[in-house]
This record gives sequence, C-alpha cells and structure tokens, in this order.
Amino acid sequence: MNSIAQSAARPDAFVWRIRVYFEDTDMGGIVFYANYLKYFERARTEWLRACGVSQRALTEASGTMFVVRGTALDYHAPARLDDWLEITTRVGRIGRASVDFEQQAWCEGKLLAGGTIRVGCVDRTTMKPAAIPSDTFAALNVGPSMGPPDDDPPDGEPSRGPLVAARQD
Ligand SMILES: CC(C)(COP(=O)(O)OP(=O)(O)OC[C@H]1O[C@@H](n2cnc3c(N)ncnc32)[C@H](O)[C@@H]1OP(=O)(O)O)[C@@H](O)C(=O)NCCC(=O)NCCSC(=O)c1cc(O)c2ccccc2c1O
Repeated sequence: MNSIAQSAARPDAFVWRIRVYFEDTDMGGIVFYANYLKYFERARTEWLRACGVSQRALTEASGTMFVVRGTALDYHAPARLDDWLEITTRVGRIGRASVDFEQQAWCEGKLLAGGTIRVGCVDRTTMKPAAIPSDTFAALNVGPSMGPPDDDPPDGEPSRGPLVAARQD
C-alpha cells in the first residue's frame, strides 16, 4: 500500500512503493543507478498530488512549473528484479523559489539509496526563477495530509476528480 507514515525506517515520510521490473536492471541484474532518479521523480509527483498539488494545474493556473535544480545521491546497496522498494519522501527546506526533497529507497528495512533533490520553481515562458505561488507554497508547508491515492487507477486520471493547483482548505 502506498501511504503516508507507513515506513518503519522513516516514520515521518511519505512512502511510495515501486516494483523493480526487468527494464530497470543492468547487465549485472541490479537496478541501474539513473533509474533511482525516475523512482524519486514518481514519488515526488505523488507527494505533491497528496498535498493537493497537480503539476499540470499549477502550470496552467500560474504559468510556473517545477524543474530539477540539483541532485546529490549516495548508493548503499543494490536492488534486484522483483524487489518491492519503498521510496520515502520528505521536505528538508522550502525556499521562496525552491524546495529541497530528502528521498530514500528502502527494501525490507535496508537503505539502498538516498539523498537530496532540489526542485526550482520557474516561469515557464522565461525559464527564470519564480516565487512558488502562494496557494502551492501553503499546501507544501502543510504537507501530504490528503491521504494515499490508492483508489486511483494505476495508469489513468485520478478517480476522485481533477486536482486543483493547490488544496483550498
Ligand atoms: C532553475 C533555475 C532557473 C534556477 O536559476 P538559478 O540557478 O539562477 O537560481 P538559484 O537556484 O541559484 O537560486 C534561486 C533563488 O533565487 C531567488 N530568486 C530569484 N528570482 C526570484 C524570483 N523571481 N522570485 C523568487 N525568488 C527568486 C530565490 O530566493 C531562490 O532561492 P530560494 O532558496 O529562496 O528558493 C536554473 O538553475 C535552471 O534553469 N536550471 C536548469 C533546470 C533544468 O534544466 N533541469 C533539468 C530538466 S527539468 C526536469 O527534469 C523536470 C523535472 C520535473 O520534476 C518536472 C515535473 C513536472 C514538470 C516538468 C518537470 C521537469 O521538466
């Protein structure tokens, strides 16, 4: 189950579970290092969704978007075909125009990889730094309290209706 606060290793973190498929592995049979960036990207997207933030709605409503500004990852142990990974996501810092995410990949209680991903908010026309819109900023500060999107179809639109740029409560 994907959920908030389900990880024994990081009880304060949002958890997104991902199965390792053959396409994720290299000729040594372990997950290729760059694929952890994709796992972390998916988990961040779901973290934002659980905060009530849709990246598409954000861009359409405010003309801003998030881009990856920096990555600093360490790899501690390999993941293999069919493993279930727990990707944990928590926010380390929220600036005016950037957010530092602390993300880790765990398997059966063992830390496999982790580090910090800095995401910057930019104006999508100029691609220059832009302040995070206030409603999105507020939603990020509250965090993912909407609950897990378990009821969403895996490859389709959310079943509970379109998400807005930021939660309204
Ligand atoms: C991202 C950059 C435009 C940042 O520019 P710069 O490097 O100059 O800025 P800093 O990061 O050093 O400093 C930010 C800092 O500036 C302040 N600030 C400046 N102007 C403003 C302003 N107008 N309003 C508010 N604040 C401003 C502010 O104080 C900031 O400090 P804080 O700490 O308070 O935040 C630039 O670095 C750049 O263009 N980098 C390249 C980006 C890139 O190409 N990334 C890879 C491809 S994008 C990508 O992979 C990607 C990932 C996703 O997750 C996506 C998700 C959804 C849609 C698309 C995605 C996507 O494309």
